[in-house]
Amino acid sequence: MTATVPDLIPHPAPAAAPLLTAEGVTVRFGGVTAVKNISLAVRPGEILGLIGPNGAGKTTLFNALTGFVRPSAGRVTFAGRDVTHVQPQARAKMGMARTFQVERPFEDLSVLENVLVAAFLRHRGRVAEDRAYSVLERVGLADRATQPASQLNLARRRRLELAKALALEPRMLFLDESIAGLNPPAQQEMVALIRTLAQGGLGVVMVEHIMHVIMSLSDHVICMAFGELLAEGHPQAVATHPDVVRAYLGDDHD
Ligand SMILES: Nc1ncnc2c1ncn2[C@@H]1O[C@H](COP(=O)(O)OP(=O)(O)OP(=O)(O)O)[C@@H](O)[C@H]1O
Repeated sequence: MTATVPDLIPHPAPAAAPLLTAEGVTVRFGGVTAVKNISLAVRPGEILGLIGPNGAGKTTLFNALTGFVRPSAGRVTFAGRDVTHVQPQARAKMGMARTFQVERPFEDLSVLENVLVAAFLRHRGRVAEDRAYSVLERVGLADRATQPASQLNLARRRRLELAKALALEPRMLFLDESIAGLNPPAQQEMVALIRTLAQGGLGVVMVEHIMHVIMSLSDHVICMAFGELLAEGHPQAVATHPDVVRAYLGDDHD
């Protein structure tokens, strides 16, 4: 009779199903193919960084994922549903929230009221107010709740932009250059905040030009150039990939 050998080798937990997928997404503007046949997957709690030189197609891909641009070909799914042709607002209600590169709060409304506008898409009355306030606490703006949005500095405007997205209670967050332009301490605070949100289970797609931010935050990086996938994988592997180095520095630096 053979003794049962205890299973001492830890098995990794099975990977969660992707929350967001893109399959062969292509976007053409007239004669320009801004995004060519890009596929990706983001799981809950995972941060995907999109990088690439100017004009690479990052924003266009980001807009195709969030519904602000219609793909010419390919498919986008969220939580197992085909959302390729779903409008941005309907996607937001489904749990896909985005921030904008140029933040655009209602300047005359208070910080809390700005977040309430988003919270009202999910809840009514007192519940919406409580949710909005707790989101402000989460992003460190609770002490500014009654201040007009117009009085916020850039770092706080970015936090307000994030708070508006979080008030939608998303499962997937799309961040369009949330960190560029901030001073180093504010960058660090934003990095810590985004990391905490992902650890809480949010999937994140971020377009960001600051390389060290992308490198430290992302679990997975996609580098594009001329609309195409140049390299993808672990941040360090992508950053040192010869094609990526060439795309950023130009062929003169070979
Ligand atoms: N609405 C549009 N109409 C026509 N061409 C467009 C449109 N939007 C983007 N493009 C073109 O698509 C290509 C990709 O642009 P996109 O803005 O997606 O790149 P990007 O990687 O986000 O660049 P950047 O880092 O400079 O923001 C560029 O050649 C751009 O000129």
